[in-house]
Amino acid sequence: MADYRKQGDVAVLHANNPPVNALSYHVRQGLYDGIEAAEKDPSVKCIVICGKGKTFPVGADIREFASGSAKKFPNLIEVCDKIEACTKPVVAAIHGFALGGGLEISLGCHYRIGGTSCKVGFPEVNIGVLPGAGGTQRLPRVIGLKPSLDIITSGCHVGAKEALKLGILDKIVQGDVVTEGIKFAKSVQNQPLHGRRVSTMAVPDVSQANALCNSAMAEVKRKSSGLLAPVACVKSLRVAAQTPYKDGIKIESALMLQLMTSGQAKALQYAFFAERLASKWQVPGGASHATVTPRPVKSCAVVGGGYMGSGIVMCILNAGLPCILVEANQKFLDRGIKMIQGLYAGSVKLGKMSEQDAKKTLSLLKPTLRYEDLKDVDVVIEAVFEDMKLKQEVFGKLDKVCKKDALLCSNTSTLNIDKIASATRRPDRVMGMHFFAPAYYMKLLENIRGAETSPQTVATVTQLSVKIGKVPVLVGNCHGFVGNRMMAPYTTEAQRLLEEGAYPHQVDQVIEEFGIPIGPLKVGDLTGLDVSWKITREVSRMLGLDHTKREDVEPFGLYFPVRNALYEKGRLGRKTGAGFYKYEKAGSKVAIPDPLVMDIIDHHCREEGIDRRRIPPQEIYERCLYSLINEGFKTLEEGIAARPEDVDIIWLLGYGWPRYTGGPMHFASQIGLRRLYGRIEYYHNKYPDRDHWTPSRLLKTLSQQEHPVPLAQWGQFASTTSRL
Ligand SMILES: CC/C=C\CC(=O)SCCNC(=O)CCNC(=O)[C@H](O)C(C)(C)COP(=O)(O)OP(=O)(O)OC[C@H]1O[C@@H](n2cnc3c(N)ncnc32)[C@H](O)[C@@H]1OP(=O)(O)O
Repeated sequence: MADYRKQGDVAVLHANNPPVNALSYHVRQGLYDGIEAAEKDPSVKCIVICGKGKTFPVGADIREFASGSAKKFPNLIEVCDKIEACTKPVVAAIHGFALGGGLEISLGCHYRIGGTSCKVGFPEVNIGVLPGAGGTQRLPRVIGLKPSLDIITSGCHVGAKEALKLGILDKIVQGDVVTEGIKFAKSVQNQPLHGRRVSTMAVPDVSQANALCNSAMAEVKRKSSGLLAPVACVKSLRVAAQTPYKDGIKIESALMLQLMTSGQAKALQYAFFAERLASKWQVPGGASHATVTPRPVKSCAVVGGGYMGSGIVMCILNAGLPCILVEANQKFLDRGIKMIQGLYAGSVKLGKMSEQDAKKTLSLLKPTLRYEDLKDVDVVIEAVFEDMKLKQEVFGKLDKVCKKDALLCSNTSTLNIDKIASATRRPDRVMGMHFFAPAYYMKLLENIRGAETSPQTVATVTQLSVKIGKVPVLVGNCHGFVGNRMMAPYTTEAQRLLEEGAYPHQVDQVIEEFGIPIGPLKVGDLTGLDVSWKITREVSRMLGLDHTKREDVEPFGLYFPVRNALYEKGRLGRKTGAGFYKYEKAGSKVAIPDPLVMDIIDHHCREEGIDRRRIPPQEIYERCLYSLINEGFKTLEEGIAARPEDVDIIWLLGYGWPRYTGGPMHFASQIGLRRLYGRIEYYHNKYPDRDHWTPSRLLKTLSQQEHPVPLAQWGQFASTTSRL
C-alpha cells in the first residue's frame, strides 16, 4: 500500500511494502489514489513520493508477473501517467534504490532528488523483460539515447553522482531525503509544469538514433547471444527516438508482452528467486536458517596460499575480516602473498579500488608459517592439495592448535567431508566449503554438511559465506557433492561420443550453441588432461581398481582412452599448446580443431574395431545434458541436494549453465519430465553398462504423475523415492 499524509501544504506519499517496496497491486493503487486525493485537495500545493523503510520502490513486484496481478488497474503505466498528468508538482525523493518500475515512477514525477548513496537503474534485462512502464520511452527523453542504451541494456545500477551528471536526478541532498524532498517541493510549487512532463520532451540526440541503435544492437547480439530482452530493449529505445510517446508506449507494451510470454523471462525470474532462496537452508531434523543463531565470526585463517587459497583469502579480506594465511614453507608463503598483492595492484590499476583501500585491505592479512598462530581464530578454511591424507594431516594439526569452538572447513571439490572430519575431535564443527575458481570472483559456494555437522556450524558458515559476498548452497556429502557429481556423466558422455563418431569440436559446438560458454572438451584442455588423468587414477584407487586396466575401470565410467592417448603424447591441454585441440602457443585461449587429434581418435577406433558413425547434434545434446540432469535428480532423491532450485543455482553460478533456461532442473521441467524420462530410459537400454543412465527414481515417479508436478513440489516426492 501507500501511506498518505499531509505536512503543511505538501502531500507525502510513502510506498509501503517491505522489504523493498515492490510495486504490487496495493502499492500502485495507493499511489494512484494518493495522487488523485492530493489533486482534489485545494490545500495541497505539491506532492512528494518516497519509500518507507530502506528504499524507494525497486520495481514491479516480480511475483505478480506470473499471477497476472501486474495487469490489474491501475497498472504501472497508468500510475506513471497519472503522476505525470498531475497539475501540482510531484517530486520523487529517492533513497536506497529506484529500480525498474520504481525509476519509472520517478520519471513520471516532475522532479527527482536523491540521497548521496542512492542508486537508480533498469535491471529488467536480468529477469528477461524490459522497462515496460514507459522506461524505454521516458529515460531517453531525459538523458538522451546513448546513455539510455547503456543503462537499459546492461541493467547496471547508476550511483547518485552519475545520475545527477546524466540528468536523471535534479539534485543530490544530504540528510533525510523526505525532509529535503518536502523542502524541494515547496521551492518549486509555483513553477510551471510545462517542460517538466517527460513524455512531452524530445529525445536530445535523436539525429544519431540510427547509428546509436545499430551499434547497440550489434553489441547486445555479440555479448548476450540468445538473450531476447536486450534486443527488445534496443528496439523499444529506437522507437522512442522515432515516435511520439503515445505511440511509443504501445510498441513498448507489445514488446513487453512478447518477452513476458517467452520461456526466458519465466526462467530468469525463477533464477532470481532461486538465488535468494539458496541461503535459506534447512537440514533433516528441522533445524533451519530461521531457527538457528549463527556464532559471530571476527577472524579467519586460510591454510594453503595456492591459487584457490589466495583467492579465498581475498574474499575474507574484502569483507573487512582479518585473515591469517598459513603455508608450509617460506617460498610458498611468499608466492601466495605476491599473488594476493598482485591482484590488488591490478584492481587499483583498473580503477576498481583506490590505492588507500587496497593498502587498508591488505593490512588485514597476516602471513605465517606457524599453525600455533591460529589459536584464536573463529574459522579456518583449509585449501591444500586435493589429497585425503594431506587434508587429514592438516585437520589433525588444526584440531590441536585451534580453540575449542573454532570451525574447521575444507575447500574440497570432491572428497568425503566425514573422513576429513574424522581426523578431528570436533566433527560437529567441520564443514566443506567448495569455492569455485577464481575464488575472489565466483559467487557460488557449495557448502557441504557432514553426518555430524551441527546446525550452528551450518548457520555460521552460511552467514560467513554471505558476508564474503557468496551465494551459499548447502549440500550433503557424497563424491563430487552436487556440481562435480553432475559434471561426471556429462564429461564422460562427451568423451564416449569421441569413440563412437564425433570429434571434439562437434561435441563442444552443440553444447556451446545450447549456451554453456565452453564445451566439455575445451574445459578438459583448460583444466589440464594431466589433472583429469590424475583424478581418474585417484578415484580408481579409492575404488580399489587399477586405472591402467580397461576391464577394471570401464564398468565404473572411468575409461577414457582418447584422453589417455593424448595425455601419453604430452598433450596436456592449453598449457602445452595441445590437448583435445591445438593452440597457437602454450597458454593461448583459442582452441583450433586439430587433424592430428582426429587421426588419433580414428586410429583408436580402428584398433578397437569400432565402426565410427555420424552422430547427429541432437544425440550429442541429449547424451551430454540429459545424463547430467538425470544425475541432478539422483542428488535430489538422495537428499544430497535439498531442493531443485539449489541444483540450478549451483549450475548457474558455478558451471556457466545458461541462466535463460533457469538451470538444469528448471530446464528439465520445460522439456517435460515424461519426455525426458523416456529419452533417459532409451539411453539406459542402449548403454546398460553405464550407471549414469540408470533413470533416477524421483524422475521416474514425477514423470508418471497424471499432471506435471510444479518444481517447487518435487521435494515432497523426493523423500518417498529416497534410497538412503
Ligand atoms: C510493467 C512492468 C514494469 C516494470 C518492470 C519491473 O520493474 S521489473 C522489476 C525490476 N526490479 C528488479 O529487478 C529489482 C530486483 N531486486 C534487486 O535487485 C534487489 O532485491 C535489490 C533491490 C538490489 C535489493 O537487494 P538486497 O540484497 O538488499 O535484497 P534481496 O535481493 O535479498 O531482496 C530482499 C527481498 O525482496 C524480494 N524482492 C526484491 N526485489 C523484488 C521485486 N522486484 N519483486 C518482488 N520481490 C522482490 C527478494 O526476493 C527478497 O525476498 P526474500 O523473501 O526475503 O528472499
